[in-house]
Amino acid sequence: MSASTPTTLPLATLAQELARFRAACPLVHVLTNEVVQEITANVLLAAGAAPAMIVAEEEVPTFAAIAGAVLINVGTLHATRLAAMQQAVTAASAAGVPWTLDPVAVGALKYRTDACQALIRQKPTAIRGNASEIMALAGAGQGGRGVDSTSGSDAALDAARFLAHETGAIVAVTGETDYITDGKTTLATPWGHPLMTRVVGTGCALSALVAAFTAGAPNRLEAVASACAMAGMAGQYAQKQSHGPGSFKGAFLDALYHIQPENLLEISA
Ligand SMILES: Nc1ncnc2c1ncn2[C@@H]1O[C@H](COP(=O)(O)OP(=O)(O)O)[C@@H](O)[C@H]1O
Ligand SMILES: Cc1ncsc1CCOP(=O)(O)O
Ligand SMILES: [Mg+2]
Repeated sequence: MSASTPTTLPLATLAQELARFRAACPLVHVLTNEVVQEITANVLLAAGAAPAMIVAEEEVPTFAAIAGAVLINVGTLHATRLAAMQQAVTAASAAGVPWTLDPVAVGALKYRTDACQALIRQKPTAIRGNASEIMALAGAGQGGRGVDSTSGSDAALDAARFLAHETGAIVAVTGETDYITDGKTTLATPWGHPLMTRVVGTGCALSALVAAFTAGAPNRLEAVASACAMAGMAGQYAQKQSHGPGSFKGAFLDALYHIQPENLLEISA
């Protein structure tokens, strides 16, 4: 496998993707964990998408097929939720709806690891995880410390490329710098702030934003990278307006709402 050096996502590409995303206001079918439902819906709304948390097996196949994108997040996985997720993936795939996997805490726990391995065989459009999760899913690690990574994103770059190559998904591995790869080309988004790791759900909500950007995307690599860049820039900007995790959460939603193709230079400074 030939691996090119990561290049930073150009602001002009982000501007184009952001304009496309805002014009589309994609409907996102979210199957996520119990901890992050609220922040995920608020991040999508603030950014400019329309979230819907539809979880009943009786409703999931119908909704997955009409959504713009689907998110599968295994953070608080249990049998009923997993059955619904499998139905969502089957329906989305049949209807050509892109779906994204967030493999929360994969590796150490066999139940969710087996579930994620089965899910990636169904060809997700995108996979977004922290370094420990991406390495574990690629078979190159045992997982992190609960839901948190014990490695930096640089350490997971080869695993991300391998996973993309094996599954056909765009793989985003996040951390101080986010790397987004299709197995051949790798984009980097260097924006963000460590305070983002002190508010629950910034990773899970980013995965929902990744899903949203894949809806109708002409270039999925650039779409996923743009979602990562948008979240990173908003986090970096929000940190300057806040005094700790509590005020950061509100400032982060405000920044996601205010970020525009026209003010990317200011927000990313
Ligand atoms: N050390 C860091 N510096 C700047 N941004 C970070 C850092 N760690 C994580 N982030 C950002 O926080 C968000 C969540 O990423 P991450 O913590 O890797 O996911 P998870 O919450 O799933 O473990 C991403 O937008 C990422 O870019
Ligand atoms: C704390 C926790 N426990 C199970 S899922 C979850 C949320 C993890 O959120 P994130 O991966 O965005 O930090
Ligand atoms: Mg996570």
